Amino acid sequence: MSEPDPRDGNLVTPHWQLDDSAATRRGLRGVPAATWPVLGTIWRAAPGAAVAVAVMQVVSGLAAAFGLFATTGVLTQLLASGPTTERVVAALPDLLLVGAAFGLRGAMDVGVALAHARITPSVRRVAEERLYAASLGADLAAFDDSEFYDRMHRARDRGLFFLERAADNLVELVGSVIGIAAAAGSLALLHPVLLPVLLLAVLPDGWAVQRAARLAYASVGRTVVLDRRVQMVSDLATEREPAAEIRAYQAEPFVLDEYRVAADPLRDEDVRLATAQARVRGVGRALAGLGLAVTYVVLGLLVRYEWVPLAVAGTAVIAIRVATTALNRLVLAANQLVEQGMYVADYQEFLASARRPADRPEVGLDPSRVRLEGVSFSYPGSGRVAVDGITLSIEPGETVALVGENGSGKTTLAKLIAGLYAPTAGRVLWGAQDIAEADRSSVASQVMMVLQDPVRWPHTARVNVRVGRHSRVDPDGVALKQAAGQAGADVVVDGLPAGWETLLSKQFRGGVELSGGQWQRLAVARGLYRDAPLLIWDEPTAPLDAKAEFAVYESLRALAEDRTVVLITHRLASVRHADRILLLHEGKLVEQGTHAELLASGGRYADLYELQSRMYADA
Ligand SMILES: Nc1ncnc2c1ncn2[C@@H]1O[C@H](COP(=O)(O)OP(=O)(O)OP(=O)(O)O)[C@@H](O)[C@H]1O
Repeated sequence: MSEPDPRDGNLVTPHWQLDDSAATRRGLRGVPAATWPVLGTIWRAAPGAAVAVAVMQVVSGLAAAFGLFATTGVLTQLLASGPTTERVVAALPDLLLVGAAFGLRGAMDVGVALAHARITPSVRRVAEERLYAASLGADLAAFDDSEFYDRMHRARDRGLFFLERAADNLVELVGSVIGIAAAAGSLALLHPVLLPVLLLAVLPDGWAVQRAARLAYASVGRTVVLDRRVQMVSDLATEREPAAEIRAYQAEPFVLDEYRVAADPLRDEDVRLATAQARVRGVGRALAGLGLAVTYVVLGLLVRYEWVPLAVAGTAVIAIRVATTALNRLVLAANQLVEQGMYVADYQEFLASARRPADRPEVGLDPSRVRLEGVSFSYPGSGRVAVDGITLSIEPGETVALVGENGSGKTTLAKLIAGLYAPTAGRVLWGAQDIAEADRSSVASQVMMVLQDPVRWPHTARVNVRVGRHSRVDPDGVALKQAAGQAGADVVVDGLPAGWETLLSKQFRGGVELSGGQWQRLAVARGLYRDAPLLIWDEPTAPLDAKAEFAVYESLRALAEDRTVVLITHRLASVRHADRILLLHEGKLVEQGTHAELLASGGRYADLYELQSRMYADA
């Protein structure tokens, strides 16, 4: 079998892949740009904890600097001439100061850790809610726009995670900058010549950490596609939905092959990265050792020629250790922050792109008379017109049926009538009001809709129906039971172990699964429970058995008396009683009339009806 190569074609450079080269080049200069959005989120999420961390980090740095000064005092006393006991006694006050300084520093570091512990979860909490609010607030058409969709997934799958990590790194970054400033500041005060000596000691290590981080980042850029592919295979191999079909089609070896094809190069890349990083760290260590040796020689010479006293040189050794550790932390945190900043930018970009214009003021709408004037619609990013120049009126109380072949535009037209999509040309009017100019919730509130693939809410049976209008007051469940009865869902619920309170999701303990038709009955009940003047049904009875279908159509007829109804179905026998039938073909309205009129005209509808009648007669 020739294996598909995941490095082929689109999979190597899909349009959602990050352009990592710019960020890699940007390096540490990218820190400020990466910092601001993270800082903004921290500020929004936990301002008190953020201030506490900053203040305590500064105090910790000052304590460290003070401790280094006091250390010089201790060393000066200890290295003075005289009997040992006297020298130790003389050093005691400074020793106490050193102890106090380091005690204070320890306390501050604990305080920073405690405040930091509040920051990360708060950042996640705020960032998640903003993302979900943005996603829920986006127009439906945005979900058909592949760019928007990719942006949202990047923001959700990586942006959120890295925003949290970036918040951690920012705290680390500030702490290490203050640590370095404390060490460098105290050295500069002790003797300015010690500053270049400090640089000599810390630069090789800094180089190695920076280089290793860049290697890691470049590797992420190379493996992002493979990672995503492994994730896809993982879902196929472990999720419930595809399990039956994979077994029925004996596709198990194929799925495993798919896994290997993506996972092998991923492993090789990881090995390559770890090896390169180990090599860089080795070189860094050798250079750091060399740097340290040179540092000590220089310090020795400074002492030898009495540029600095021995005690100050002793303090310098300690300060250099402090600074080296802090610098390592700094470079690592800064590099990670730049990398994470890329993903945080994705998150920010998504929030910005999902921002909708402020909602218009609520208006009273009357959807009983619907008028379409030259309405066309193309899905975002699609060159094809899904609905093409349709003009029609639907009168109050009228039931119209939309029929036509798969892909002829029925669902799209129904969603345009419901205001879920805004036409790309033309207008949809309810009464005299163009609904594109009305606010979204006023429009949605007037529509009850059952769609082709209703959501299977992972909740109780009760929630599955009540979510149709979750704000509806129905204390004794009268409306709930009425809707369930009309949809034949009451029988389904009667058979459930905990009735209305049964959890309908196998993903949770105690949850049960329903059949496709049983789910559909609940979905129909949900639509009925919503109760609104404009009723839109998109193939509501396709998965229902004949008895349930009959019952649903009976309910529909009763409901239709005082409502405007748009019904989509392929079963032409069900549309015979509609006041008017509209036949769509390739997005255009090509025939309309009553059942009898359309049969008499001998057009497409008559052909379709004839075909279906023959099918049922043969069966
Ligand atoms: N989300 C989408 N993004 C892009 N194109 C779409 C999308 N949904 C539908 N289309 C396209 O729009 C056209 C009309 O689709 P629509 O779903 O309205 O047809 P339909 O008549 O309801 O079909 P069916 O009988 O199969 O339900 C089709 O060509 C389809 O490929």
